[in-house]
Amino acid sequence: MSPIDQLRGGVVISCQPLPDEPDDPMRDPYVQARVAASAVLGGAAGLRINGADDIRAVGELCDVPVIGLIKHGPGPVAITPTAEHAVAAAAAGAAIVAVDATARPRPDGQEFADTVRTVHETTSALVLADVSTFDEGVAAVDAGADAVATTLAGYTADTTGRDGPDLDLLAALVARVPVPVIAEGRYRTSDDVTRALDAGAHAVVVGNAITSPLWLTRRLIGGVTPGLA
Ligand SMILES: CC(=O)N[C@H](C=O)[C@@H](O)[C@H](O)[C@H](O)COP(=O)(O)O
Repeated sequence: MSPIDQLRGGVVISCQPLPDEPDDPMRDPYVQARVAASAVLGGAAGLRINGADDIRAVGELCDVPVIGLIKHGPGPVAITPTAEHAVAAAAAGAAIVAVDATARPRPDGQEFADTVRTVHETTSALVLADVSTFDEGVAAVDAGADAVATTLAGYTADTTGRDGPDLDLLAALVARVPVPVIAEGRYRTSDDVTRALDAGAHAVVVGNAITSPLWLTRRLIGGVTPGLA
């Protein structure tokens, strides 16, 4: 069974320290691997991991498929922005490599399709296209992506201002593209996960709501005393 098939109907836990907090003590492969293993013990079907060191550390402890990415640079295209980063994620042990597939210019001037081709030709990994819009999802599949995720909806200049998950984008992609569509981005409760699976999601990624004490604490304190966190 392919690693994407193994995720079917399951929850993927994203174990990543917040990108805007370089001092987060969770930024440590040892810590992330144990957070990941704990999530697997709890029933996670897969893991989403950032950075070659973390991917390697998680691979030593966990035997579920890893969606690996390498965040690099000031952005806006930061999730595995080049083919070189994608190959490095695969070499570290990612069975599936998540790659920014938005329409924005990439730092090396190449196309998303170039990364897909390189990954398929030089590694055994599959490619997950992280998109923010319907058109990007369709284009990513035309470019050869093995699966599409709604990861970047709400995180581009054209899609900002969204609070909860983008279930409309999810449903539109499920109806249109012939590859698995993974729900990702602000899924925080079991209701969110159920709604995504009901809408046809192949799997649902949950991140900060489980794996970031920093994010959770800020949110809780901000709720008690608005503006404090
Ligand atoms: C936009 C972006 O860069 N998202 C990243 C993708 O890898 C991660 O920072 C998130 O943790 C992950 O998507 C899970 O998200 P949430 O915490 O919403 O479940």
